[in-house]
Amino acid sequence: MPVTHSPEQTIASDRTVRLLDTTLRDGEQAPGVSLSPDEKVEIARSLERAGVSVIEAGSACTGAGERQAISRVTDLDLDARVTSFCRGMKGDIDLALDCDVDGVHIVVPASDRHVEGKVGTSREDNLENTAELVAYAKDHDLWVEVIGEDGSRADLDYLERLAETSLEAGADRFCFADTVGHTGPEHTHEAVSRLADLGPVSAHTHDDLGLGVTNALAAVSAGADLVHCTVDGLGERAGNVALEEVAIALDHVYDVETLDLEEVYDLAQIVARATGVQLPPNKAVIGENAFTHESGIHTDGTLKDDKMYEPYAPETVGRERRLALGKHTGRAGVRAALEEHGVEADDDEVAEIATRVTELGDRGRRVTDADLLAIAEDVTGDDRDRVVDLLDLSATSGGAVPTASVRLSVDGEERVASGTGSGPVDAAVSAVREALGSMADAELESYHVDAVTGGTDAVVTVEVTMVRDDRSVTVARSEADITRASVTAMVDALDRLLAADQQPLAPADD
Ligand SMILES: CC(C)C(=O)C(=O)O
Repeated sequence: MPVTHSPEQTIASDRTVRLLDTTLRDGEQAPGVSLSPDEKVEIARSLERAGVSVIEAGSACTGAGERQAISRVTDLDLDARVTSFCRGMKGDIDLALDCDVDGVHIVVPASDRHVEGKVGTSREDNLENTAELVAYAKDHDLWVEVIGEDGSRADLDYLERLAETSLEAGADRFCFADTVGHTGPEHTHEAVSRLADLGPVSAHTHDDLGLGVTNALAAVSAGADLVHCTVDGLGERAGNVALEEVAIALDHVYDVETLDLEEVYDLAQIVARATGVQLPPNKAVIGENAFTHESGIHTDGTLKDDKMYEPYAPETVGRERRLALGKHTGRAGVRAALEEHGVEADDDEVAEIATRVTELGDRGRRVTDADLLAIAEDVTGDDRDRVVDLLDLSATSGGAVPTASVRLSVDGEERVASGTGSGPVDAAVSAVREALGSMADAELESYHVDAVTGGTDAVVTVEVTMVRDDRSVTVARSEADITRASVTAMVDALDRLLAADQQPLAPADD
């Protein structure tokens, strides 16, 4: 939202605003990111499910592999318009045409730094070239957006001329690009207002100053009706404005619908998996902590009223609320967590458990379900026999096929099994599943590894969350050996899930 408010700088709820996703082009330009054709297809399908209007599938000029990937996306025959990025040259438009795209983004320089310093042309020649390229693309029945690169650092009068030339030559729209994410909402508003007087305008904002969403909203308030964004905010340097953030901001603050919001979390995870770029836990909408409450005050408030510490329900974006345990946990949070695991405890016991949870948190530890349950057993004196225990583990990865064998105690009986897998952890997990048979019918919901210390002798912490029916248990184990840490964590989680099956749930209103 613009910092300086005036009545015309708002966004009316009856505005039609559409989203252009450039995860497959600008997102893929993030350092270290490269998507296979199959991954592009999977992401494009998810973008279509979410209801994105335009999918920029790549840059046809990059090479044969990229063209094959773009063609795979155009072959999907999606409702969304599928486009390619093109530099300001006819050859690029031809390559895009080879991929059978619906449209192109013709990127031409807008600032003098780009006109003279990068492309080595003049303002006038740039205008002439742009008009020719637009006419060429229109002659080939393409939808055309002209992007004035580095537009936020361009002379505004020249930017207007560039937009006017593009639109007069037949372009469907002109895009205001804050290429290096350097500007603020006031300038964005002024520039886009002037461009919107000439014809349809899009906004392409980067997040170098953390102003990506602010500038996108300023552009919309000034008349832009198409916002370029990327899933998870991936993109060059600090990234582009995040699709999920623009969509929720428009929905929550301005009541303007752009997407099926329930799809955004799935989308975020698909992109994180494909790109290998982890979702930061504190990221709005999609971060692990976005709907997690730990502190006593917040947990207590949330248990009294869901909305107490949340701007909108997590289900809006396909997520669930989570109460975490840690240094700041209070009694209400502990009681709720114990109830979730079917553990009964009186008020004094809850107070003692809360104190011990806080102490564990004070030591810098994330407190998992397994930690809570172990503390609760100690405090309530409700010792139990383990259902499953790991007695022995060996794993080898030197040969052609990684192999592992395990010896488990299952309900007091010893079982031995072996397994193979893609690596020693995978092999050991197969061996555990083999030994447990149908008792291992729990799903591994998440698996995280953190090196706690540096160096090749690092201690690693493996945290797993396993789910069986509607119960989930998180366990963390630290060891120097990653295979042992993984298997111990998994066996402990299975043990907790199986033990939970053997005890009745406490009444909900206890
Ligand atoms: C080249 C253009 C489209 C771009 O990505 C930008 O300006 O950030």
